[in-house]
Amino acid sequence: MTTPSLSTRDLTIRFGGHVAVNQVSADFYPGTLTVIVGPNGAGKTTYFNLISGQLPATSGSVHLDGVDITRYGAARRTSMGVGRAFQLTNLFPNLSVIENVRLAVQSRAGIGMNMFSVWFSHKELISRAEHYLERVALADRRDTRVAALSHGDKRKLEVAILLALEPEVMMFDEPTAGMSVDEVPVVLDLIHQVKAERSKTVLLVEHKMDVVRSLADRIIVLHNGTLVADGNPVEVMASPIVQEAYLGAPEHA
Ligand SMILES: Nc1ncnc2c1ncn2[C@@H]1O[C@H](COP(=O)(O)OP(=O)(O)OP(=O)(O)O)[C@@H](O)[C@H]1O
Repeated sequence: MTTPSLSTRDLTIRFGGHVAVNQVSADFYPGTLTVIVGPNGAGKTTYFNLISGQLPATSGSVHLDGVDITRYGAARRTSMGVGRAFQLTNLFPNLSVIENVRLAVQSRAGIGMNMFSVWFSHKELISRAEHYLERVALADRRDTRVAALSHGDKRKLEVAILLALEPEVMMFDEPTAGMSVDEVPVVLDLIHQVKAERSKTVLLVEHKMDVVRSLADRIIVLHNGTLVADGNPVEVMASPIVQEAYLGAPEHA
């Protein structure tokens, strides 16, 4: 097996007396899409926050390509290749859709975030940004101010920004949450495409079991902050603990 691109070892965070993520160890590989499931409050988003650097670990470690990034902040992790579609918090609401993606393309190109500094390659940056907008079916909203977008279009824009950053590790936290039924396929198709390319390490937090079934190469189950199952979807779905605790009940979908 290849070297993991991302690893967590005994990763733990406490909030006062509450252990929200408890000694979670897992390796994530390029070309594999792992879905993290578990009941509300299981620690899925907190685990994501520990990986992307939004929260500092109480103990344990996070490694990217063998480098210990546990003490690195979120921005540094992003620049190293840990990309995450945030829940709308990384959008610039007063800029247009295309400018938001252009800034991500620019950041990926290592030019920096100063939008007034690099006129010489502006055309190329815009052309790259347009490519990503087309991929998420947002080309017709190109010049719309982000604040005026529908919720679903903002979520699609987040995905465009994530794609534009071309991260090695791509993290999606319920990417279709709050989307209308007709908007969902665009985002799911994109994640399918990313998965088909088989070069990225993809992590997905998802409640909708039909989405989990269609996308997962591997499923991790968290419960009370602890990893209770980890394996291929058929095995994990069939395991008694998962059947009883999470999958026996009617699905969230
Ligand atoms: N900043 C915080 N301070 C205190 N407690 C927190 C904080 N963030 C998360 N928690 C607690 O940690 C636990 C795990 O929360 P988390 O949001 O990670 O769960 P989740 O599995 O993502 O749930 P959901 O499916 O509802 O999104 C919960 O009990 C939550 O209340």
